[in-house]
Amino acid sequence: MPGSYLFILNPNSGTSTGKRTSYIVDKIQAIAGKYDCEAVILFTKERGHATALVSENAGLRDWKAIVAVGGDGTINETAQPLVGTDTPVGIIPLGSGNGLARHLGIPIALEKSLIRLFTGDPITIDSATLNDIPFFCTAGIGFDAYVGHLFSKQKVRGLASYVNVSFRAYWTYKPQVLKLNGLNTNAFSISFANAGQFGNNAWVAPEANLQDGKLDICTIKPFPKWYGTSLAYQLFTKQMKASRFIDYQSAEYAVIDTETPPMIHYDGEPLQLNTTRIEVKIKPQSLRVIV
Ligand SMILES: Nc1ncnc2c1ncn2[C@@H]1O[C@H](COP(=O)(O)OP(=O)(O)OP(=O)(O)O)[C@@H](O)[C@H]1O
Repeated sequence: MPGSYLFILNPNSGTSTGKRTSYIVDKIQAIAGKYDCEAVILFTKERGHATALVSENAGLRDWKAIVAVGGDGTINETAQPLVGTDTPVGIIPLGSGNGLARHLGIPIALEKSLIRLFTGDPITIDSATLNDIPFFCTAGIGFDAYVGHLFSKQKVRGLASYVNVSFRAYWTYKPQVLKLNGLNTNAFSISFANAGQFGNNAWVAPEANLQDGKLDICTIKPFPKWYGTSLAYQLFTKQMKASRFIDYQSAEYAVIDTETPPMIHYDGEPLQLNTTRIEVKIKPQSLRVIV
């Protein structure tokens, strides 16, 4: 659709976005030109910068879309100021996992995702909050948050690094005792799924729907170490529901109480909380996204 698009590019996303920046910029400009569109491209300099860039620039023009060029963390930061507005988010998936893009069926290849951006239509999806922090794909506590924390310290990003970190963490991680909606629960992890996957087609909640006004809450109960391979297989083949160690609920709201302030993740971004209470809420139909 002709018009102006604002691109927010995170050179730290994925394994090669930083190395390929000038190639990516040229591709964006070339394909924008083909569709009679103007592309303004800004670069993030640090964590949180995408949100600041969007807040500063959103009102300057009637943007057709504000486009996150990166992974789920970049989408999160880009979309935060756009929740409840008419301005759609676009996604050029250059991250390590690209969970939201994969759930939405946005092509992962650069050129195809750009063509989709300029030819696609906006839909309105749900977003959610964890202690008032917006998230769009998944958030959670437990093993995923712990891995997210370890992954954020790695020099090399990408799938191989993620698998390596997860594998090492798996042998030392201990399930936590907590209260989920007042009920004592022993959990390896609890995921709040707005979209169905963490990224890389790891489908934690294969039936999650971005437009149903609900979150899928997936509790993985403690399981014997030998069961890990089966669980990984179920995760990547959309068969988690079949496992006797997994419990699903669908809800608009949930509360978790922990014994000590936990590490959580929102869209893969790790965060050490300074409270022992987590409140998760859905915001139905609150973000426009071009698909
Ligand atoms: N210039 C920068 N230098 C360092 N970190 C940055 C910079 N710009 C953004 N970031 C941070 O980089 C992190 C990773 O971004 P992002 O989540 O998009 O990529 P990813 O983790 O590779 O992909 P995915 O989340 O899909 O697995 C985010 O925490 C983001 O805030």
